[in-house]
Amino acid sequence: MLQVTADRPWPLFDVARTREIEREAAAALPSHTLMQRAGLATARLALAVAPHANTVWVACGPGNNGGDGFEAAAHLRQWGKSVVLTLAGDPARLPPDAAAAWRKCQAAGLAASAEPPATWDVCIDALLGIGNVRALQGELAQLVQTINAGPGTVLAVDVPSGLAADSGTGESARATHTLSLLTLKPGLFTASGRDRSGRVWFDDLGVPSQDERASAWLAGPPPVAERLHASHKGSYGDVAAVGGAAGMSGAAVLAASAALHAGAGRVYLCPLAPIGAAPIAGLPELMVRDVAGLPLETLNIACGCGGGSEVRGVLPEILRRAKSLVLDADALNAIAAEPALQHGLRRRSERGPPTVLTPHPLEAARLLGCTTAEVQADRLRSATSLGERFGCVVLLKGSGSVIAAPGQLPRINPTGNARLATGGTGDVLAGLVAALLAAGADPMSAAAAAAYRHGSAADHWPEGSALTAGALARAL
Ligand SMILES: NC(=O)C1=CN([C@@H]2O[C@H](COP(=O)(O)OP(=O)(O)OC[C@H]3O[C@@H](n4cnc5c(N)ncnc54)[C@H](O)[C@@H]3O)[C@@H](O)[C@H]2O)[C@@H](O)CC1
Ligand SMILES: Nc1ncnc2c1ncn2[C@@H]1O[C@H](COP(=O)(O)OP(=O)(O)O)[C@@H](O)[C@H]1O
Ligand SMILES: [K+]
Repeated sequence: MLQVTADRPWPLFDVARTREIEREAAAALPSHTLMQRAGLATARLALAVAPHANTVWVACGPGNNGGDGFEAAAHLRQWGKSVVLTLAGDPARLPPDAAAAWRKCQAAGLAASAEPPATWDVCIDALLGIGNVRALQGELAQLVQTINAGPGTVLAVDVPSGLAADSGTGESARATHTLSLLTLKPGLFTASGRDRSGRVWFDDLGVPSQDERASAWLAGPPPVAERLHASHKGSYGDVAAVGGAAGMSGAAVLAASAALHAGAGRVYLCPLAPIGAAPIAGLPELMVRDVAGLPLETLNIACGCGGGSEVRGVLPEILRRAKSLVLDADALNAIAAEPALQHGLRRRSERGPPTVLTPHPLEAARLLGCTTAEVQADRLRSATSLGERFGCVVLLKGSGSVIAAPGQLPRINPTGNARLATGGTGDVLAGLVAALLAAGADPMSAAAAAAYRHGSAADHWPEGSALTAGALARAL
């Protein structure tokens, strides 16, 4: 059993692939073996995370997730814990593996209690796993509410009950720990998944991982980019931050500052409205220029940060000529609003120069012509669809940012936290992606590395010091 940490990549498997792997593994083993291993792993983890727990509530559901709970309950009882087991469902209708585990529980002297205990030290949430197919209702919804209102540690078996394993959506149990079994599921790491899963653990149940069958990846740290001694500023490329219409100059300055601090060779700031000295005070390295006078073919451009409606005017040339391009915020909104610009973006993608879109969910919804809720309902699919629609790399921001591109498996970024939910951090991300493109990274790697570094800076932010976008840019 391993704790899932951000220091390496992890393959993720959606429900369809998990079921295939489970079927194959089960066929190669004596019956009930996987569930026995799952139950033992669950019981061991419960002891490890709550060693002094006395009362353990094992909340079991009507399917095989409940079966894992029965197995765990039998072990915990044997190890001297006071176990209260509840069963939401009809014992006569349990699937075969779970029915066998239920008989084992009964043989160990455990009967189902009609009610949860009045209080408990640890709850094992074995109500629903990957078989969760609809919104929680009735008894299961009630039990999830009881779990969430309760004290102490909640260990979710496989996934927090109610959470959609593929998308991380749905009302669900709020676990302090989740033990994902056989495979790691993408929904644990994006949308509501991170808030609902707590600390995530993984047990392969003795079945070696088949990485080539992954449906997505949880990204690991980007390789450390070494700088050759005999290099010069030209080795790290030129970045231009284009944006900052009237009243929003700070957004472009933040992108430029991020590019500068991330190591771009030279950084131009191209405001779309006159800019005073104040916003760039402290950044004498920036060269302020009119974008119209710059050789776009040599520039790695972060376009749109605070671009207002003015950005529309410069977009056709930038789409046509930029060496590499990050499209953010108002550039994305302008493209969403205008078919000619969408056409320009597709033409650019067909020609092949690197392009990365960095929408937040509302910007993605505008580009896809749907609602934000529809984007969030399946973030992996939304990012993938957007990448396919425009033929480029998409970094869909938010908790568990998704990086997708046509023909590649999507990646979920494991770093970052809600301290990033403050104005301007997206501009910083756009500037960082541009700097990595300028240094020669391919667009998928640049987007994934930027998301990782951006989130990691927030994860290592000193306690008691404010995380502002300006400070974040300087910390890169
Ligand atoms: N069969 C096996 O060999 C193994 C199964 N495993 C466990 O089995 C789980 C999957 O088991 P199942 O496929 O039985 O699925 P679940 O146990 O997740 O749930 C299926 C049951 O819940 C009901 N249900 C689904 N959504 C509901 C909702 N929203 N409200 C009310 N009832 C709902 C279904 O009608 C069905 O009775 C995994 O998540 C994992 O925990 C593991 O033990 C690994 C081995
Ligand atoms: N809860 C969170 N967890 C991880 N990252 C977050 C969270 N909230 C916001 N972020 C990150 O902060 C950034 C915000 O970008 P964006 O919404 O474009 O803001 P702005 O336009 O103000 O710069 C994105 O990189 C996003 O992924
Ligand atoms: K569960």
